[in-house]
Amino acid sequence: MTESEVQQTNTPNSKIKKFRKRIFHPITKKNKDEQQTSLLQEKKNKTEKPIRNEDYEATGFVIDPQDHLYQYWLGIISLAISYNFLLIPARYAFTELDKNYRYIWISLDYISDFIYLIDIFLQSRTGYFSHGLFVRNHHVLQRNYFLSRQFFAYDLLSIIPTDFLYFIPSFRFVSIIRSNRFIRVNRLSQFQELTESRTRFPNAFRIGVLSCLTLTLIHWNCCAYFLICEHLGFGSDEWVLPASAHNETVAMLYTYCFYWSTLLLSTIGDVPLPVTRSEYLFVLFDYMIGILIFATIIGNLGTMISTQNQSRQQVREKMDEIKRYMKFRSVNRKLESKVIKWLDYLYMNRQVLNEEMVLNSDLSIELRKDLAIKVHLDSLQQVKLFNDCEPNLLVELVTKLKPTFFGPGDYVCRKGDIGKEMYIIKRGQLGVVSDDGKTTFVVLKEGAVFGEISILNIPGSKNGSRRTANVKSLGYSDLYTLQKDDLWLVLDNYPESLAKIIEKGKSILRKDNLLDETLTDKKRHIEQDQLLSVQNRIKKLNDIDQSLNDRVTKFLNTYVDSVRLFKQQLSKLEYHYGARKPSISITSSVPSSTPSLPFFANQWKQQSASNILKYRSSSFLDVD
Ligand SMILES: Nc1nc2c(ncn2[C@@H]2O[C@@H]3COP(=O)(O)O[C@H]3[C@H]2O)c(=O)[nH]1
Repeated sequence: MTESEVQQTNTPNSKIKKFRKRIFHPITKKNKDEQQTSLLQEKKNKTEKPIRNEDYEATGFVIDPQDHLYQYWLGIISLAISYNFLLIPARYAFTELDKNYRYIWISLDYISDFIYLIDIFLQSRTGYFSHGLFVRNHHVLQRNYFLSRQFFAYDLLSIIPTDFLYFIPSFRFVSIIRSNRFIRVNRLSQFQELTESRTRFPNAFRIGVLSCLTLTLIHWNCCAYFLICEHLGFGSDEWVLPASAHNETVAMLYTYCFYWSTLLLSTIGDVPLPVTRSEYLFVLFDYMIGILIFATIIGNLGTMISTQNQSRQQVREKMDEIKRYMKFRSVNRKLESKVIKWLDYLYMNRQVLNEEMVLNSDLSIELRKDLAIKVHLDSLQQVKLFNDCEPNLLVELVTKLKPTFFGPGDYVCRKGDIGKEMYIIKRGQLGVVSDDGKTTFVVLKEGAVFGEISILNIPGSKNGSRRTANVKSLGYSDLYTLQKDDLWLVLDNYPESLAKIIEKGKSILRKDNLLDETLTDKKRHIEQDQLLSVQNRIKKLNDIDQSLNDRVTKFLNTYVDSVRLFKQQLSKLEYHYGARKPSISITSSVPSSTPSLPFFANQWKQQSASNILKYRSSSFLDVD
């Protein structure tokens, strides 16, 4: 930092500026949020490594987490995890089940372990976004993954081959020793989140997930009940399974225990009363879990139903509000029923209440464009006026369209009004009507365009930019509007299309005797003259700009020379009065009563700046 910069930051002025900033920009919630986000961003930037180009280069097989294949893989690993979640406790509780199908279970166990191993490999090859770019260098991905918490805390622990304990006689084929496989559960939740965000039926999916979760808990509880019964002895009291359970098949036993577990966890009750203390504790625990499960389920279902009805509810609230307002303002019955009918139509026919809001939500500009093209392009392609236009013009126009609605008898535009936009009919019928509105000259239908004449600045139009006819909505009509500025912005780049559209407008004007052909030619000549004079002026301005540049450069050179001269003079003076040696810095040795060099220099600068300004303004005055 130079001396003058240090001076500037510490001057009272800069302090006052800081103070004013603090006073006049109090910490609002928004500021606070911004601060927090910037803090988060800062933190993220600190944790995110600096950009290295080689990180983003593909060096081998890498999975893109946004790819469908990744989701399918998550589905496969979720199946393996669910298998362990369901079968490990079942095989441990129902030993018959384990014994009868041992070879099948062992094969499935190792298939699931194999899937776990593949998952480790695939995770080490899963790309991610850093600094907005996709990291696909597999060395970087591997290094990141194998040093991550995910690898050590979940994936490695879950694949430790605890099955070797089978060699110890007391653990022989005790499936519970494989329970470290549960640790991989976070992959299951990743699958759930990804599918939830991608599915077209999120509510159905959420209900499915809730049901699976509940069934899993009931299943575990069923296994725990069977284990307790076995431990206490079948038929030892009323609460446990009867002594005859010894002769039942595994399927029957499981069914009974599952039924019992469902009754208990759904808090329906109606099961034999516990007898021993441990039985009481178990039932108590089950009731508590049951309450939690059902509170969660009911809460989730409630939220889902209320969000589904949210838009309908909002509509109803809005309608009630308008009705209340009309009552308060004593609006007459006729108008009131018209407004209510209008609202009914509006809300019945527009599934999406605020199309603009949806299209302008958190989407990138490109996505918004794609969505607008998908939604509006079909309607625009039906518009005869744009039939011969270039396809790109339609794509550009699509993004500028705004939906609007009119009720029966509403005037969309009146003759003589200044035209600010044109309309495209999406649905409904409109009439070009006489001034009293009783005679309909033309009926405009779906795909027709109107209101273009007054915004196209058609040369020779007798009405200029005023509407040439009255247009009235015959029933309810859905229209798209296109603002004059937007249309011109697009048409400027498509002169051929512009010519065609103007020609079509002219033919309407000619039919209505609203086109002055002589005026067209005269106007064209005047416009050509105007264009020429504008071009000449631009040329002149360019020349002046060039000469100004040269003069300012000269001026600056003189300024630099003068400063140097001034410094030399000042040094000489100081030397003459014996204040210091000539080689020492000027500012440090200037006596406190003498103004310092920056002071003189600043004055000098200010003077030169005002001179330049004067000079410039005088040159500009010369232009005309
Ligand atoms: N003057 C006129 N306008 C029509 C006719 N048919 C449709 N229109 C449309 O009605 C619109 C009224 O506003 P504009 O003058 O801007 O543009 C007009 C035309 O687009 C017609 O026969 N005569």
